[in-house]
Amino acid sequence: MEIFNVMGKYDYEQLILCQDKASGLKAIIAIHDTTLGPALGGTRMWTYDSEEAAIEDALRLAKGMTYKNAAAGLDLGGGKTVIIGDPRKDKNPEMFRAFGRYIQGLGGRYITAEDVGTTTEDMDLIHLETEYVTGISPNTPGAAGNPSPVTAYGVYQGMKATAKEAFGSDSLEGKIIAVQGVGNVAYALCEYLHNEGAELIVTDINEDSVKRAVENFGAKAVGPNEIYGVDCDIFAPCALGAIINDETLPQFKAKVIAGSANNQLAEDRHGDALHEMGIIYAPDYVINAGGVINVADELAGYNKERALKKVGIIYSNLERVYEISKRDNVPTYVAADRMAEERINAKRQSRSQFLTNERHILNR
Ligand SMILES: NC(=O)C1=CN([C@@H]2O[C@H](COP(=O)(O)OP(=O)(O)OC[C@H]3O[C@@H](n4cnc5c(N)ncnc54)[C@H](O)[C@@H]3O)[C@@H](O)[C@H]2O)C=CC1
Ligand SMILES: CC(C)CC(=O)C(=O)O
Repeated sequence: MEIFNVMGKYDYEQLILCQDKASGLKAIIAIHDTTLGPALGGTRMWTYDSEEAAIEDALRLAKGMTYKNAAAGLDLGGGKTVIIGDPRKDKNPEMFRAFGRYIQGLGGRYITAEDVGTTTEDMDLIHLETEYVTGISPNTPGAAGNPSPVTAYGVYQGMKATAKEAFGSDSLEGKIIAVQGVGNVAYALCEYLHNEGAELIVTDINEDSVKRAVENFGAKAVGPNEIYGVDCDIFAPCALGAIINDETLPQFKAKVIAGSANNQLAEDRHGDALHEMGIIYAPDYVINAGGVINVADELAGYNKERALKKVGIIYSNLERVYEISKRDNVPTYVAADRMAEERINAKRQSRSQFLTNERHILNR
């Protein structure tokens, strides 16, 4: 990998490799853009096939956070961390404390939170070493805790906005919704959907997760490879990224794709294909912003009511995305990028301004 070529292509600011032999920490912090403020984005712990794959994931996810935070109206830039390892086997407290010290060393340029493979308890360990962490346990005054339930609420709201665009009504009653991955976000999402009278089809590589959704929400279970082609109104990808690709595209029967996963399009051309097929795609970083809106609220001392109110922006943002998409006849992912870039470009001249302010945005 020609690192500076890759960073130059999408104008990344910084890539930091962190190694701590004693704890086994191997972390990659990618900071994409701090035009709007310090970079906020979660820490993912995952087993990667190669170090290159881990760097690519960190970079891609960090860019997604720049656009997510901009579209959500947050005064925050985009960054993300990946820790290489198996979250079920390779964690230890020292690893997260060592990682916390690396974050502290960045002096506020990057603030972390949970993502796949990390928990509120991990954030609490990081918090022993640095203030630049969110999503810490609510027993610390002003802390927001696990962001997943609020992400789910945002996806639910975004799904309703997208249903209105596709079906003329935002009611999900009677809609058949196929959910890929029933983890932290999707389980809470399924509860909203079930309560509104939707019929659920679910899959997961974890059998217990599937069982829970079947038992509690009367969901029908299918195998992980079957989910793309099931007869449904809405497909909700809530596992990992790149699931809209050459293999899955011809299988989709849904009229809407709306789920929580980050980086759902394997490549931009797959978003173009959805547009041509008449499938309405809710751009991932717009619909899944609930979690980051929630943890960002913690920066000023968390208030749940205020945070949930702010998550309401997801519904109206998606209405705006669909308006731009129709007006300019562009795929929805392009419309979302235009919306986010408008905000970033307007602030471009004050790039990295947060570092020269007397006070950091964090004022817990
Ligand atoms: N947790 C949050 O607040 C946010 C999460 N997201 C994204 O939403 C997605 C889900 O996040 P979480 O629910 O927190 O993660 P999670 O790890 O709790 O859930 C993911 C689920 O997907 C399942 N899974 C993995 N590969 C699969 C496959 N090939 N087929 C079927 N199931 C599979 C896993 O077994 C797990 O149950 C991730 O892409 C994450 O980056 C985005 C924004 C915020
Ligand atoms: C999980 C969130 C708190 C932040 C994040 O990394 C995301 O939205 O993907």
